[in-house]
Amino acid sequence: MTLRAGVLAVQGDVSEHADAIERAAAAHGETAEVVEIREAGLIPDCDVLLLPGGESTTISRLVQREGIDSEITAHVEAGKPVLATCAGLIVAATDAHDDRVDTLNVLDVTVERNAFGRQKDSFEAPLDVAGLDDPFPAVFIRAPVIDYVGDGAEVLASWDGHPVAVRDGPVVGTSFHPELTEDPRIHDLAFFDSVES
Ligand SMILES: NC(=O)CC[C@H](N)C(=O)O
Repeated sequence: MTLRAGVLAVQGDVSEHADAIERAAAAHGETAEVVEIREAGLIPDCDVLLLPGGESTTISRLVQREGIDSEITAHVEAGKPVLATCAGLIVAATDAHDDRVDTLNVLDVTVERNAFGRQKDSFEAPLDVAGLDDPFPAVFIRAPVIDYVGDGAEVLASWDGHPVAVRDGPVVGTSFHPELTEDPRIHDLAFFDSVES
């Protein structure tokens, strides 16, 4: 089958995510068609959705302004997969402790923006992730800390005592940027563990 993958293209690594999705699909003998989402009307036709990094304030504002927010919520309510990375994770959460970010409440965690500490603003870490055989090379860039995990969410990976990858039903969220390596296993975990082919 061809997986139709919507990538929120407000800002962030759209082409890197598209490459990772295509690689993950190829590993399953499938193809992926990537649709860049900047306006309402496209998400209802998508099988999976990717909310990339960037600035969560900007992403949140645009998602509300374009009316994309209710489409993302409906996508999740239909049980369709979402991968939300870094700022995408912040936007997907139930709260970001920041009035400028209107979160979508599709992932039962709260987050603290830019909370990994100044000396660690950007770093790479070999991460043990539930469901993966070998550590994942995780790149953190001004990453959010997940400071509360609700009953609905399951921790897939932690770093430095903090959860950094979580799953809540069809939604996987990561504090790090899985698209910045050649390794498509997080996209695979998010999209193909739960998509019927
Ligand atoms: N790499 C990122 O996506 C950074 C997230 C950004 N610091 C924010 O709070 O929105």
